[in-house]
Amino acid sequence: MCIKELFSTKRLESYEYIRVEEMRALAKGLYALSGSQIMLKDYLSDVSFNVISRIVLGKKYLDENETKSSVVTPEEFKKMLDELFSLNGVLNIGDSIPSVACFDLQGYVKRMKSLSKKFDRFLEYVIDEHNEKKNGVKEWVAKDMVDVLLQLADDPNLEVKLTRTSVKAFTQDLIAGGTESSAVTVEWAMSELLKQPEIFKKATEELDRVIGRDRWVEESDIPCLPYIEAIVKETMRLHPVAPMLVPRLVREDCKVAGYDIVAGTRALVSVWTIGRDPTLWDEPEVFCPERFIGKSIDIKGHDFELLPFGAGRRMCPGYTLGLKVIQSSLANLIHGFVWKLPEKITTGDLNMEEIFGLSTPRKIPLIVILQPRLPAQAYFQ
Ligand code: HEM
Repeated sequence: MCIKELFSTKRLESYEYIRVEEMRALAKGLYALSGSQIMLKDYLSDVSFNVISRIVLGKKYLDENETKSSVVTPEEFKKMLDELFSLNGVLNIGDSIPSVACFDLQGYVKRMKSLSKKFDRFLEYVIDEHNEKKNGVKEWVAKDMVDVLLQLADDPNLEVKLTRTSVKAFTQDLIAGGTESSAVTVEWAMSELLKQPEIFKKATEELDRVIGRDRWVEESDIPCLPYIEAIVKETMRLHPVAPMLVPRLVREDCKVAGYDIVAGTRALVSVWTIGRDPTLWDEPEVFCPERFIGKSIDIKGHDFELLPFGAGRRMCPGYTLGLKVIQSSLANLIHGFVWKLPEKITTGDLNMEEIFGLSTPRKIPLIVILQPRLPAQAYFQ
């Protein structure tokens, strides 16, 4: 369903204008802040949330003007998302020691239940709104992903019936899976580039050579930018967004590397460790995009030494969309701006610690100063 309906090439292409509009809005916003210190992640998160929100829900939910009549304010919704990401990454004692689960010692279950009610109210509203637009319209065409899911839910021939609850759950997963991941990756990529000016220079040279200085990078340019693609792979090797993937349940007894694993065991795959394994990578701690140049290693779940989107049936369904957002926003940020660290912070001082949880964002958000690099009119297109 994901491959054929939600993330088909045709559908993703039809949303390209959304990604372009949001990227241009980011460039314009950053242009206005030229010379001031900014916390990069705030801007990246807003862009990726706006893109996902428009593609999945049909409009921006963090925009006052577009959510006037909605059940939540943009501030409340932002808080709900923060709480969702935070609770997804916690270690709940009751999961490991079932005998104490009923006491909810850390209060996480109570918080999850309260959040779940808020999300449910919001998702009910979204679905009602979509149904209202659809009802009675002849030759109605699905626009956003909720439309597609509701269309599938109406299909009597579907092998596994999609219920209203499944549509809500799927919608929530799409928002949660698609929002933070690209912002976290782009923030890490920029941090690595700022730490190694030589690599930054090579990336800029590639962009000047292929794109020139009078236009933005388009998605169709990406295959002509192998160094940018290599930077993205190298960032995902060292900073995979989901370091332990999604937990798996072992279905039958098996042996792995000489260890007996019994059916029912919860298995975690540490892609973080695989990405730093010295038997697989030369100098694994060094950020070196060149290691991917001329190599066929991809990140689509086939090459097991690099699995930032996972692999198999539970692999990330949104990987093509995620890659498009990461590659084009990274390329345009490098192309459109001269980057500097705040005074008194040298490349050597730049802290590269991460928070290790469900995802691995920077521990200390990246603060930068940007100056425009393209002609002024480019920022107002
Ligand atoms: C931008 C970079 C992204 C990264 C690095 C990423 C990474 C991942 C990873 C590692 C998983 C778990 C896969 C596994 O355990 O094998 C996952 C699952 C998932 N991702 Fe992504 N993702 C990204 C973007 C997106 C986007 C754009 C969407 C949707 C709009 C999305 C939706 C999902 C969903 C729904 C799941 C759960 C799939 C399941 O449990 O069956 N992701 N993602």
